[in-house]
Amino acid sequence: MTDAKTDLKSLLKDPSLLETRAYIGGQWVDGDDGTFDVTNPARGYVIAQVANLSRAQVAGAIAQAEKAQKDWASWTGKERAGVMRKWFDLMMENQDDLGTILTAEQGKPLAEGKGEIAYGASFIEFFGEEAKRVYGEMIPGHQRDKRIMVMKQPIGVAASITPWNFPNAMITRKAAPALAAGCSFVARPAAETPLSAIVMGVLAERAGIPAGVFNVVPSSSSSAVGKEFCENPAVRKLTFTGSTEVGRILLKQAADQVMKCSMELGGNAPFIVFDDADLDAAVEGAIMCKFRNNGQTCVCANRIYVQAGVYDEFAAKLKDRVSKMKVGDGLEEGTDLGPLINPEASDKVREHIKDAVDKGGEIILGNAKDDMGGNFFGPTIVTGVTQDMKVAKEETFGPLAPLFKFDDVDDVIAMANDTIFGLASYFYAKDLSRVYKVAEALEYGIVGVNTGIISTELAPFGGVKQSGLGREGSHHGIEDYLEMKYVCLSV
Ligand SMILES: NC(=O)C1=CN([C@@H]2O[C@H](COP(=O)(O)OP(=O)(O)OC[C@H]3O[C@@H](n4cnc5c(N)ncnc54)[C@H](OP(=O)(O)O)[C@@H]3O)[C@@H](O)[C@H]2O)C=CC1
Ligand SMILES: O=C(O)[C@H](O)CS(=O)(=O)O
Repeated sequence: MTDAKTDLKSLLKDPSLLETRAYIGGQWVDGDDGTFDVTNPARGYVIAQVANLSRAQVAGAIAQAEKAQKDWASWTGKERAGVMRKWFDLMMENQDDLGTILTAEQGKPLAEGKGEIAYGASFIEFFGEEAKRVYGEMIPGHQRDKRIMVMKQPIGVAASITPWNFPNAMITRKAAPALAAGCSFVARPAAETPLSAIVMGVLAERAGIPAGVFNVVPSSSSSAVGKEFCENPAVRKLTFTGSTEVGRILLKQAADQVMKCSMELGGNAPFIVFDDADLDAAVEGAIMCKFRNNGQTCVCANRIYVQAGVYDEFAAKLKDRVSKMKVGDGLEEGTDLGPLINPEASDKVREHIKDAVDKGGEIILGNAKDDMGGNFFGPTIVTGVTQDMKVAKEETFGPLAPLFKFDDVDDVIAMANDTIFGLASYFYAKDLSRVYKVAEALEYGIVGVNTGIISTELAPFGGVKQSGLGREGSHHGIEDYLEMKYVCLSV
């Protein structure tokens, strides 16, 4: 591949959207540590070389954010909503280009890439509107001459660390409530997918978001940035999406400053099909849930439990549908499943398949070696899966659909809850009392009933147990960026 950066630019209607520098204090900045490569996971070629910021430059970005925040907070909610609306409009006007950039660096099929842009934009639209509704409270006084006023104020500078699987939406889901609340924001995108974050800086500038309010700090050293975010006293809020393992590290680091943290961490979602379910709907739901972003989603079905009476029929229907899915380059027409992000991701899927087969599972679609080449991995279905297999405990993060068989409702609830994680869960059933019983018993922050897709800006997204802290989306999402102040008035 010769000049791959030019290649990606040539696919864009507006090539100036492909920016590779950092965006700090309204300026476009080169990295003191040179550049790092961004590769296309489908073909392996370098699509861009992005500014590699030093820790000192990240500290500089935090200082710029701190400088800008007070003035931004003094804007009325309606004024902030106005520029956020422009930011949203620009995203939607450039949806095709933003989707192309996202697919080029992340790999998901272009339709999904564009879908993520619309999903990401929805947070900016929603929270922009919400900026007008940050209501305080008057509480009856505790003495005759006292009035209790509760005001809500922005926390200050918020910093984010986000993963490669949703390079746009994981940033907007954090930046939008932060900006709406009157916080300023410093975003550190995953090193695999920085271009989708940087383009948000391009659009923030075009929308008229004041300099320093939204900053993007690409860096190949996530640990150095993580330390700066946690140790710099100007940062008052850390928001993270990624693995539980890294979440634990960040929580420990943030403890010294008693920093407020939001954590969207790993999942191990059960997807349960009861014998009274609409099986065709359950198959469609399982496909959407399992194979979104080729299984690289923390709310993806990780364990599919099917009641004994419908197990064989469900397996046959699922196999029939999944065998028709086309694996390929996300930028090519007709691709249903893109590549995995890197070779380690393929290794993990392979390891889970091998472990399941070694312990008695049977592959009914795909193969244990998977020899498609590169980061491509064919969708695989394994039957006869049991609780002692790795896939029952760990997030596969890939296109493996493991089918567990169960008989009893209480047993499947116990199996579904037998995990340190508690993000998303799903089940298909018709009986109303069963629906209530199971929805209440599942120890998860999210339960999808007769649906495999639960993501929307209108709902509170987040997990219990070791899947995280806090909620993103909905009117609750802005609370994580607000402090409550109680003012005691003697009148
Ligand atoms: N909840 C979710 O949405 C996600 C869950 N996962 C789970 O995690 C597994 C591993 O994926 P992976 O991408 O490695 O997830 P990580 O948790 O390792 O990475 C998520 C983000 O954290 C950064 N990071 C990594 N280590 C540190 C650190 N010490 N300090 C600060 N930031 C850090 C990464 O940067 P960089 O990549 O540049 O190192 C990335 O931006 C997946 O297989 C999946 O099971 C992964 C992604 C998203
Ligand atoms: O919004 C979503 O659907 C997810 O947040 C993406 S992930 O965090 O579950 O991977």
